[in-house]
Amino acid sequence: MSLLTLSAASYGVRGKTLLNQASMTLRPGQLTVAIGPNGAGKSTLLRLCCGELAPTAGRVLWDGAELAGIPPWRLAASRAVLPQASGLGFPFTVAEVVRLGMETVGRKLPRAAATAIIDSSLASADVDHLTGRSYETLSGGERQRVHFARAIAQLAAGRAATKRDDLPQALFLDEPTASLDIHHQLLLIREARQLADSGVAVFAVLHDLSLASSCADAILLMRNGEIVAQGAPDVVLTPDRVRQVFGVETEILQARNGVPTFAYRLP
Ligand SMILES: Nc1ncnc2c1ncn2[C@@H]1O[C@H](COP(=O)(O)OP(=O)(O)OP(=O)(O)O)[C@@H](O)[C@H]1O
Repeated sequence: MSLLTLSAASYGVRGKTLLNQASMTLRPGQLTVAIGPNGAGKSTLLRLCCGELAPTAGRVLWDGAELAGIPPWRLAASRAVLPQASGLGFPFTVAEVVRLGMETVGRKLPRAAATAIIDSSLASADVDHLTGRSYETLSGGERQRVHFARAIAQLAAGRAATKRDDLPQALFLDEPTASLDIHHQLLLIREARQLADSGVAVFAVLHDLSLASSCADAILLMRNGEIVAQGAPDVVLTPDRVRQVFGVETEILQARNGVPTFAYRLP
């Protein structure tokens, strides 16, 4: 079953094609990772998938209906987004930033239920010790984790507000580990994996092939605005493809649990 389907979806601006005829599906319970060089179109693809951009050709369907036609409240209950960069114009506390994620869907939730969601999301992102801190005083990685907490709070609020634990939902993460230390990279990926295991369709953009292979059910390999390969990590991420797409030589070391580790070098 597919939750989100892109059929030959393209996106262009001022005569330049940023995404060319992308076809893909996101399924409940699956973690899909987009990989590719800088400028390959990964963020553009993610922004089309979450409805932030409308395709200039092709279709984006959510649960069989045009994504663009879904009312904002329903969309906010159904999908959350962690963008590559998140700015805030006001001196919010950490708890207030997380509460922002629940603005649209969580308004009618009883105060105790909303507080429980915020607390649990702060703990999941390991930022509960920062609750009262001013967001502006946080480090880059701490800010990233607060925004992750905001996104998962939004999904939890969506389930609570609709009173549906089985509400079809998606989580979009654009380079969520970019500024995180190795402990928090693994923590965030574990949370993302657990959300997928609970039925959420998770879509993440990552640059680390080893991290991607360790968590993904499916990999989308992108280059020059196109999806050049998609499927299981071991099928997509072959040394030949990695050389063609990234211009690096790769050695795949078979690690424990069958999860490969990639070692790279310039040719
Ligand atoms: N508004 C715009 N006008 C012109 N070009 C744009 C615009 N937005 C993005 N691009 C270009 O589109 C291409 C794809 O951008 P995108 O952000 O999707 O890449 P990406 O794969 O996410 O890259 P990165 O790994 O660097 O984050 C890039 O070459 C970028 O410079």
